[in-house]
This record gives sequence, structure tokens and C-alpha cells, in this order.
Amino acid sequence: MATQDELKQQVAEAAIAYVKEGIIGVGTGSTANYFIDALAKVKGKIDGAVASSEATAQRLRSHGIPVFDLNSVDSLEIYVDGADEITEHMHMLKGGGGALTREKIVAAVAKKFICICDQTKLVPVLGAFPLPVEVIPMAQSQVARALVKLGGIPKLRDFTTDNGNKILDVTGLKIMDPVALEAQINQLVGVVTNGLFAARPADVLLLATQDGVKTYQR
Ligand SMILES: O=C[C@H](O)[C@H](O)[C@H](O)COP(=O)(O)O
Repeated sequence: MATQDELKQQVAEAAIAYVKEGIIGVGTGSTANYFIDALAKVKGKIDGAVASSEATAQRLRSHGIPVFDLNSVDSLEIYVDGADEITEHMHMLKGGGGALTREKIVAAVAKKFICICDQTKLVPVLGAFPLPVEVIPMAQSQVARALVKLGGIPKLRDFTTDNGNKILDVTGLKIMDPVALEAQINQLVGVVTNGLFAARPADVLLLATQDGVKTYQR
């Protein structure tokens, strides 16, 4: 039986089939790290990558893969990233590694979002994993109070994002309508973004299972 790390590696390697040419968007986290390592083996095919975090940029560069500023790129063919949870509707909950804002920005300019996950990430309803909300530091208390009014229990993470902000991890929310809740939380003054990726769901899910990598299309 494959371990969770082996499954992450298998699904990361399967995503290489979607890498054609040009510049690609690359996510953050342990699954994305396996993807970067696999990408290094075919780096001659691409011009380089746009990174969704400083950690990803560093790993890409360590493999000799050029890293481009997103502002120098009009569009990306693909964005490849993991998720903390994903549903069959391709709605995702992300940000366990704190990179949610840059991930959402890079994903927004990609024509195709390819989500790479091991089988533990596929869930019927989002929300067992705490929902990360990136906040401007001076607003963290008022945003936390607003999140309580929405039924959540926010906890300040001991972490500073690449953007110099803080993260509130929110449990207890009933995520019945991820698109609506994503917009509602983003409306709170002081919120930079939240870890619901529902307005712009994944286009392809590659899911590593004990029976091999399964492909789901939206
Ligand atoms: O901020 C982190 C990202 O949203 C990751 O994509 C997510 O946390 C999944 O990470 P991992 O592949 O390590 O489970």
C-alpha cells in the first residue's frame, strides 16, 4: 500500500503530462513540491514558471527553473497546485501553508487549474479543515469578531504571510454554499482573501488513489 507521500509524488508526476511549453503557474505545499521536483526533469520544455510563494520560487530556482514576475506575464496556460480539501464540484479549500492569496492571484490568470491531491483530500462538503483567512494585521481583531458573527471560531495562526499579513484559521463554519461564503468573507473590511477557491474552481482534478491516479474534469 502506497503511503500518503508516495501518492502525492505519483499525482505530481502525473501532472507533468499537462506541461506543454511557455510559462506555467506553480502552487505551494508538499504536493506542489513534488511537482516542482518532477518539473525539473522536463525543464527544457518550458520557459519558466510563476511562483505562488517565496518558498516555491526558491525551490524552482534551486532546480534551475527561471521564475517570472506575474506582472510580466499576460496569461498562463496552466496552474498546478494542491489543496487541503476538494469536492466533486471542484470547489477547494486551500491555504494550509499560508500561501492562499498569491495562489489565488496566480490561478486567476491561468486558463486551466490542475489540482493535484491524494485521495484524503476529496470530501463531500468543505470545512472539516480550518478555513484560512488572510487579514491586514491591524484588522485581525475586528475581522475575528465578524467571523464569529458568521458562526465561525477563528484562531490566529503564529505565522506571517509572504505579503506581511496574518492568518485566522476558522473552524465551525457551515460551508453549504462555498461561492457565496467566499464572497461574503472577502467583503469583510481588512480581509485580503480567504481560502475558499469556489468562484474559480479547479478545471482538472488529478486524484492519487491506491488504484492509481484518477482524472476528473469540470
Ligand atoms: O497554502 C498552501 C496551499 O494552499 C496548499 O496547496 C495546500 O495547503 C495543500 O498543501 P499540501 O500539498 O502540503 O497538502
